[in-house]
Amino acid sequence: MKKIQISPSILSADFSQLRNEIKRLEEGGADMIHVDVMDGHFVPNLTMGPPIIKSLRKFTKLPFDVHLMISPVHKYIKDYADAGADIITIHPEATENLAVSIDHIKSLGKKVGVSLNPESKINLITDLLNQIDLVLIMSVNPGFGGQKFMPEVLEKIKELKKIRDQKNIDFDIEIDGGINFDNNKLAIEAGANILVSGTTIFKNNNGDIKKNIDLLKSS
Ligand SMILES: O=C(CO)[C@@H](O)[C@H](O)COP(=O)(O)O
Ligand SMILES: [Fe+2]
Repeated sequence: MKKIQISPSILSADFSQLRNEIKRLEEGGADMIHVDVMDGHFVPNLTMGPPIIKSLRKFTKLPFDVHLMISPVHKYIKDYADAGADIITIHPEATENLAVSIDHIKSLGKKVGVSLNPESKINLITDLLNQIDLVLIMSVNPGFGGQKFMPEVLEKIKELKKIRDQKNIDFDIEIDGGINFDNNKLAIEAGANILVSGTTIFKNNNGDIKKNIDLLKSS
């Protein structure tokens, strides 16, 4: 079984304190930092771009797990690679040619993630799974933190795990949206090995990040 890792989303952090918030996450045992990039077009919200990622890069050694919710995405991929992203995750609907965008990310020496919205089917990526390092399953509709978990996506995770076993290929399964201390177990049981969490990590237990990360990891 793969090691369970936590990727806290800085979307729920205090934006005026991002450098310190990342330090707190590192001290609290985060395995990577999830950066939600939104363009107000692919999703109805705007967040941050390459300059902010670049300015934070020197303050942590943790991998930056960059979730691009932008369309068209292809022409911006290099900017995120240059800014210091380690994993670059894109949505199939945001590129004209998913295979070409995957190759582009790999050619920049970065790990490739592909994200499926709650209504997006696995067959969008089945043929490309051997090229992908990570499949990000959205358990809310992308655009905002603090939304309610959609349990129906767990079936997709089970199916992905089955395909991974059958084809004997290797990729991580990450789940993103509404993860809390009740559904973390369900997500892990279904086959997710990376849990993204913003609200639960930053807001629960008076913002005790270490406690919240430990609780999310224990199942
Ligand atoms: O990509 C997204 C939302 O589009 C997520 O990464 C959320 O930002 C996670 O936040 P919580 O649901 O844990 O508050
Ligand atoms: Fe995300």
